[in-house]
Amino acid sequence: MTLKIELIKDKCLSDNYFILRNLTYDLTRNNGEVVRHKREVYDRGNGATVLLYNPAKQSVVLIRQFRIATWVNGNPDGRLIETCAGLLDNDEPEVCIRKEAIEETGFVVGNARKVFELYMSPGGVTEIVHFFVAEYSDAQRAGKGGGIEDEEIEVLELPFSEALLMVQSGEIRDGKTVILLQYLRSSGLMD
Ligand SMILES: Nc1nc2c(ncn2[C@@H]2O[C@H](COP(=O)(O)OP(=O)(O)O[C@H]3O[C@H](CO)[C@@H](O)[C@H](O)[C@@H]3O)[C@@H](O)[C@H]2O)c(=O)[nH]1
Ligand SMILES: [Mg+2]
Repeated sequence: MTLKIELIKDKCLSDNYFILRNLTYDLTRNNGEVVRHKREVYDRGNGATVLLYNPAKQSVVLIRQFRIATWVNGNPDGRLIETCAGLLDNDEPEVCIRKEAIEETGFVVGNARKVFELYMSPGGVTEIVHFFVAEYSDAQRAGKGGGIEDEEIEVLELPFSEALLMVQSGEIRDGKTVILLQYLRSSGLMD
């Protein structure tokens, strides 16, 4: 089915930090029928994330940080275990993960492998996240990580098997993190 889209109105509801718009548009179906939609769309830019893994140690590097959006939606202390990630700003995705890895985990990224580009919440958020995996060794630790300014980031180096168990138990419940851990398991990169 092909849809023709005609934008009727694009209203900015908020441009305080990111941009929230209300779009009114007509969709014309193949049979000529026209339906009018009004939908809110939140634009936070795009992002990138990287899972650092070490096959010799059978370990991965994750971070734990405070996420206010999870606190308002049922996460009692608001802290979430995640892969290192950042907003692209004006950087290329691979440049972004290299910067974020240093800032958040303290590790310098060597070779990085791009694995997916995914819409993370297509019902209303524009964001595409670029997913990477990268092997690390102890020698690549260049700092303490922890994030910049007021980011409260704790670096976690965990056995891979424990991280997978934490997905099963619900202790890890961030989408990008689950996707990358499952990818790593199925990729054979840790075998
Ligand atoms: N002042 C202010 N600061 C904000 C606001 N929203 C976010 N920030 C700050 O902007 C910075 C963004 O940090 P990054 O490390 O670049 O991004 P991220 O929040 O980790 O986002 C990554 O993960 C998200 C969750 O999976 C992804 O959605 C995103 O694309 C990216 O990959 C953080 O310091 C955060 O506090 C806001 O409304 N006001
Ligand atoms: Mg971040």
